[in-house]
Amino acid sequence: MIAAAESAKSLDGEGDMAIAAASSFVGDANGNDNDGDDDDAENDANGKMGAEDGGDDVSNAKGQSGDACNNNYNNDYNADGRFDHTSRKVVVHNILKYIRHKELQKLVASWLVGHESKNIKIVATKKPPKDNWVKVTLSEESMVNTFIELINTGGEGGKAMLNGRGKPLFAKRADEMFVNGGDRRECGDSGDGQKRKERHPDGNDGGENGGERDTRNTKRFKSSPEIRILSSDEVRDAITPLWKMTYPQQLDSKMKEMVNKCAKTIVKEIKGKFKILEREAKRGQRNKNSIQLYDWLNQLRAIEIDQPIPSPLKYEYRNKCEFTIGYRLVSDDRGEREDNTLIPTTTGGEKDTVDAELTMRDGVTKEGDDGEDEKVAADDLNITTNPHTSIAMSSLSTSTSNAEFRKVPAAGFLAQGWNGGIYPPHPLQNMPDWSCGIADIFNEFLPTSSIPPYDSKAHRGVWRTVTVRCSLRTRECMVIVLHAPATGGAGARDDGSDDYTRTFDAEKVRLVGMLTKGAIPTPKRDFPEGHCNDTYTADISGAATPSSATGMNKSGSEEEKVEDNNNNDGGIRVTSIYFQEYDGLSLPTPDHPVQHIYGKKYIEEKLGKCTFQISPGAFFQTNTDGAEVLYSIIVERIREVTSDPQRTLLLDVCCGTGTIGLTCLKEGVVGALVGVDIAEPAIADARINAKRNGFHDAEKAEESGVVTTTRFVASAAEKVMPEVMRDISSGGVRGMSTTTPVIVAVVDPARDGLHGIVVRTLRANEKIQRLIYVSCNPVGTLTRDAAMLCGPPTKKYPGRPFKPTRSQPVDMFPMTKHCEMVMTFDRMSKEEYEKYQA
Ligand SMILES: C[S@@+](CC[C@H](N)C(=O)[O-])C[C@H]1O[C@@H](n2cnc3c(N)ncnc32)[C@H](O)[C@@H]1O
Repeated sequence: MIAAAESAKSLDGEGDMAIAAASSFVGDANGNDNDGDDDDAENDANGKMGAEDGGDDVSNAKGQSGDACNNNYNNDYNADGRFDHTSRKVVVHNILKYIRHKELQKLVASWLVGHESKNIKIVATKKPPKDNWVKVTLSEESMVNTFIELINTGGEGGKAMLNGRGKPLFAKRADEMFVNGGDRRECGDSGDGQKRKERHPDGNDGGENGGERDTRNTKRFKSSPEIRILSSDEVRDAITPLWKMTYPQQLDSKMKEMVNKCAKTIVKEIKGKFKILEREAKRGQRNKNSIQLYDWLNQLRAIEIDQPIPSPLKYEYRNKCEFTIGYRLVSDDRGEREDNTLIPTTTGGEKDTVDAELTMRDGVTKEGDDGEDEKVAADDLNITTNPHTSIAMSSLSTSTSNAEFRKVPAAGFLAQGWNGGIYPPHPLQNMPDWSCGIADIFNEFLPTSSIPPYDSKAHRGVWRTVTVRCSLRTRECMVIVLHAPATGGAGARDDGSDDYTRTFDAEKVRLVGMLTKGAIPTPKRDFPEGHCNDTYTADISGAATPSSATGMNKSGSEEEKVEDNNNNDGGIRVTSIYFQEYDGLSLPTPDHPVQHIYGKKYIEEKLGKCTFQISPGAFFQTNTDGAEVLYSIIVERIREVTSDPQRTLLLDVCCGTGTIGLTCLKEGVVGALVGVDIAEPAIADARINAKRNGFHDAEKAEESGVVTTTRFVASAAEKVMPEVMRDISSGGVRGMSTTTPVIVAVVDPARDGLHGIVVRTLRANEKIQRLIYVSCNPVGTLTRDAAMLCGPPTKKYPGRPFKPTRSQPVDMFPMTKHCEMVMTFDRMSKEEYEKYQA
């Protein structure tokens, strides 16, 4: 979130040009929102809730075209204390770089013409002078999805709207672009600077690839006058920015961040809410001193942060990597570039790469001065045939002010935005060998494929991304290849020149053959000196013993552990392959259909005392060893408050494949479990995982009459939570043995945090005494949600407040800035609460 805030700042920075809102817009010309800062309190004071309130109850939310997303996130403060309205902002790409002020206003206004019934109101627009995107602020977050859909599909024939020169526009939520760069359901550090589905601060999902999404995203939006090939150190800087620090230094910097940007911000935000009430009282909108500032907020360390618990593995810890497919730039000046910037190959050298160089058969897109792509005709290419590989080669180069490059189809990371090309994962210290081995296979396949990578600017081409997930404990590996339709993508030319239908199936077969012909090849890595030479042993006194619950912590040196993890003696093989066709302009949701092509339909992972099945669309923590530590902390926090586990029910919100809840059941700290997750594949896995680990699921139990201990619900938490809570409160959950449970809640949302309705439901239900919030965005959305949970009661957020009682960072993403936080909230006692009421 810090990086997200920085990215957002770069948008709002000096170089940006605020565009006066067209007359049909509301708001001002500076991009300031007119709806004021005090929505929450003002609405309360007026005794009515505006649309931003998210509705008083779920039926309201449901009533909104089935979308419960009209939340109140508009009232978020940035880490720097400013209001952040990012959740109402959309970035529309492919705007002409040098469009005139008035023309832009006209263009923006034209998007809404004929679509008045959609009730979209644009409050402000901002476009940096030399970039090809515009940031649009809508008056309510509930309009965001409709607006995005309108831009992406509201043009002729259901295609994207056009930019005035016939190029399709595409729109994305601003908070995805700057926080995750992708699907906001996911969590984490994507590590690759690319938009990602599963966003976990690890570089692939939320840092899905274990990298620094934020830096890269920032770079993507900066106009880069000069393109050059980054050195391996620079790639590491972009994706794993803490790599030069010792591990104690990394932990130290994360600790400071947690104190300054998480703990202090929460206190500041809660105090801010009291101030709003004070102002309202002065205006006569509320009884004077109806609630007084809590004492704990005035303590020196109002929220004490424990020392971060280190990741058991500091190197090569990722179990999932996501590669973008595009073009890498290869310097023409090869003789002088004997550094490590070219893809190391499994056969050990540049030669194969050189042999395999080719450019596209039908042309190359090259960015012209005005930011529009010029199509270079195939005739202009000097096509030759490579005698070794019999592939078409071209001498056409992309030139910049002082360098010339060839473009070679490749899979890897965008370390400096699309224009900078693809970089292989080999130099990145958080990437395990198997992931680079898979990248090598793709980097052998793609240059020899008759089908080109997808061009995300023109929306043409086919190969899009590769997701690889591997369990080193079960030695299973799944590959998911995302591709546009073989007919050539949303921006395919009408003349059929982008249609690859004839060769697509054969290419799929060839790729599957390459992926499965043997064990994943051992790559030639490109590590800096001292890799794995880390003898650090953490002093975690005062913190919970990481693996006391699961007993899974491996002993041995870092080198041994990594060696052990990478040991490919038995030969890790690809055990499962999926293809996923996607014609959209951003990324598919977890529920988007997949095509099973090869092997098993899922992979299995062992974690603690459980075994979990993971399907393609399901989230799973990307650092397995780190997840065990994380879960053991949760188990300990629950154990502290459960004297009778059999009567304790765990509410696992955003449960994924059921990992947290099932671990707690297995550890015997709770007797029953209700899990909620929006992703159907994850819930399908969770139900199977319950059975696989010896527990009964409510769905089946209802038919068979078996007493059950688990129930998993596939739904957005904001839609179903009030109903689930009502169920639990009115005598237990259908099909479950526990009828009067003590309830403990664990929430583990994606980077965008909890929906307002979920926060409100948890807060209003005083049966929940302890709430454990697991956050992959502790300096962002956790601070917002914590303030809602702990602030003074309002109409929107009624109920006795929670109080943060323990804050335990867990480092799941070494070398990146990301850190997971387990924050424990306990309900304020009645006696204490009464003290503050006037
Ligand atoms: C960080 S993952 C945590 C998953 C799980 N607790 C674990 O440790 O593996 C976040 C999860 O939130 C889910 N999610 C995202 N938005 C949601 C929503 N609105 N309602 C319920 N679940 C949601 C995602 O599908 C994902 O599984």
